[in-house]
Amino acid sequence: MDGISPTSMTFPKPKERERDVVLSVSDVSVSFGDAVVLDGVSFDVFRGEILGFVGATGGGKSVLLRTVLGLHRKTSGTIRLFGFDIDRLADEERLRIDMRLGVLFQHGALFSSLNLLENIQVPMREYLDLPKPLMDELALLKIELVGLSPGDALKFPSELSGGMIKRAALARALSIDPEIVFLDEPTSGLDPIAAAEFDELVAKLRETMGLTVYMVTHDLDSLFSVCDRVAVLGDGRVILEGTIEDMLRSEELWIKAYFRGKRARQLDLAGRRR
Ligand SMILES: Nc1ncnc2c1ncn2[C@@H]1O[C@H](COP(=O)(O)OP(=O)(O)OP(=O)(O)O)[C@@H](O)[C@H]1O
Repeated sequence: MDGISPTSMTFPKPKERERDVVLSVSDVSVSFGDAVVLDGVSFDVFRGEILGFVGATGGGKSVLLRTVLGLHRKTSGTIRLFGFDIDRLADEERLRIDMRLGVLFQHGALFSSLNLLENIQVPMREYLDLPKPLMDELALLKIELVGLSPGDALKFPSELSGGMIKRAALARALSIDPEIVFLDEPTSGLDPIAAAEFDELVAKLRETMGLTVYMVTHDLDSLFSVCDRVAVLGDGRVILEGTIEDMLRSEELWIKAYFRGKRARQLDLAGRRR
């Protein structure tokens, strides 16, 4: 051994490394019938960063996430994942790209009829051809990685607390070691302590695995404590993309109300950044 243990290895922060674009969204629009939900959205996600995505309720954050994942059809624009235009991929190439993505949908979305171990193995079964003992071993590693106990492995979702379900869903999102994870409101429904612990876990995974994180959130604590940058969706497009400091400086009405409004003041988040 050269004395470097996996736990002592950390990946350099995005600022210190060359900015490798993992996801690039350019001028993307999405409509449902006559209703235009996204109207020329553009932004980039860089390797190793935690990007927080915010915007008014019903503004299109989930639609955007689902469009990036290929679950909604866009009317125009370009989406590049790892440099590949997703419209120009053959099915097999798309599959290889999908294997590099992990997703935690809102509300966890675990399969209620599968236990924790089996839930985590769903992506392994979908994309890989592994013997069962190896899948069990890998799933147990993921269970420990997200801070759950191997003793929980055979429990069903109905036997898990809200915080445990979020961790289980994260373990499933990490099942086949993706390079980027998409988290849709991962701390919603959690008490502040469980939410803060979840944020710490995400930050730790970024540090130790070099994970890139795209996080849709309404949670001001998450935005202030773990996000490197924030993108704000308004009127169907990204109206500001930058650091929390950029958000705090903005005079745009919604951004000002959100980041410097009553709730932010109650949490004294702005004060904590200074
Ligand atoms: N499959 C669909 N068909 C038609 N309209 C849809 C569909 N999915 C979403 N919408 C509409 O698109 C708009 C944006 O919804 P979306 O769920 O993306 O908002 P959001 O920003 O994620 O909201 P929230 O913060 O409340 O989760 C809403 O008006 C919604 O009704």
